[in-house]
Amino acid sequence: MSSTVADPMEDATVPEAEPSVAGTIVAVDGLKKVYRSGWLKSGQVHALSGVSLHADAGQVFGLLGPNGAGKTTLIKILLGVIRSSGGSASLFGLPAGSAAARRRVGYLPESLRVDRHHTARTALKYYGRLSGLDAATIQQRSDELLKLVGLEGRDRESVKRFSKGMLQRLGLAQALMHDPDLLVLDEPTDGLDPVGRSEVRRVIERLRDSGKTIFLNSHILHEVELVCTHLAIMAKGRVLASGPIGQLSGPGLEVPTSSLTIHMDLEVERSRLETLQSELEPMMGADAAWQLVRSSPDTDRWRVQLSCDDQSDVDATVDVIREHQASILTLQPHRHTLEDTFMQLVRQAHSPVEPDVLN
Ligand SMILES: Nc1ncnc2c1ncn2[C@@H]1O[C@H](COP(=O)(O)OP(=O)(O)OP(=O)(O)O)[C@@H](O)[C@H]1O
Repeated sequence: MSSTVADPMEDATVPEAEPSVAGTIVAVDGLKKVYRSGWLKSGQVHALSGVSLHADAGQVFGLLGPNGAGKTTLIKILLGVIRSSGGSASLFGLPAGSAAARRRVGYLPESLRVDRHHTARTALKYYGRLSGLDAATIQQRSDELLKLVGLEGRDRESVKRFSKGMLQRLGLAQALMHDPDLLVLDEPTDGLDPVGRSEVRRVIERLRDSGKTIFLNSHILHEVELVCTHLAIMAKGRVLASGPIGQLSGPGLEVPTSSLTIHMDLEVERSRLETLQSELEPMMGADAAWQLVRSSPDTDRWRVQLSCDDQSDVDATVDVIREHQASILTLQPHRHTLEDTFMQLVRQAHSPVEPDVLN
């Protein structure tokens, strides 16, 4: 006998984001932050050293970086919690931290503390009042948002009984109460178990699909890859690469995020090797390599590594090899992942990399 468990989030509908919100939402240019402890210069921490990035309406923009990269510092400046030491930051074209900008932002801190005497509904009522909403709007928004975050039906239970994942979903609802134009999330899935992570992620995905602009920071690469449309990789107070997921660019980026590396073992008649190599060379990419593995009287076995942009490049390479009657003994494609890119960039920035930079 099979049973189907009803998914409380299944038919939640997300209101479309305000159509009037367009263009650049977050603009950060040459942003600097120096924390000072004491008067000595040696007591200074350069948390941001000239960060520039832009997030447009409808994007889910992720800030990804190891511990200490400067992600929280950047978010604090955007929210007006701390002042920058140089450069500029604006939201909707308004100075970051100004009252006008802050009114249009919903914020979920890393660990939102909801007073234990609340239920989900009374907590939303409380946050709605803080945002200056009237009773009817609070009622309507609470109904919509409790459904959106999958807490419908649990809304009259004490939050004392809530799991961390449920509390985080309640936090998302509270951040959305005043229907902000920008949602800022600080490590939204940190500290949650896999179920809690996936539930929070699904809420973010729903908001993304409805066109909401979201700016989030995380050190969990997989999460960022799943929910974000755009990304900036940070380390040591600098942006190392940024752009749409899969098309990151940056000064230190050696390999395009979407490219393929092919490892092959070939058996080639010695008389044909030179022409094969001369035809393959232009197709092989900068990190290409030929390594002689074994020789027999007429044939040599080569281990070959080459870069391809896509599958059609791989096919063309295989065609050239076969035209020269070389045998392909093994062929192993390796697609560069976001993790490859991230590790390459962070290794360059931190040398040596601390073993705990990735969770
Ligand atoms: N109030 C402060 N005073 C002095 N230094 C600080 C302060 N806040 C942060 N820092 C330092 O600034 C740097 C950036 O910290 P920040 O918290 O912005 O990084 P992060 O990327 O958010 O890291 P995490 O993922 O660990 O939260 C770190 O070296 C940190 O120790």
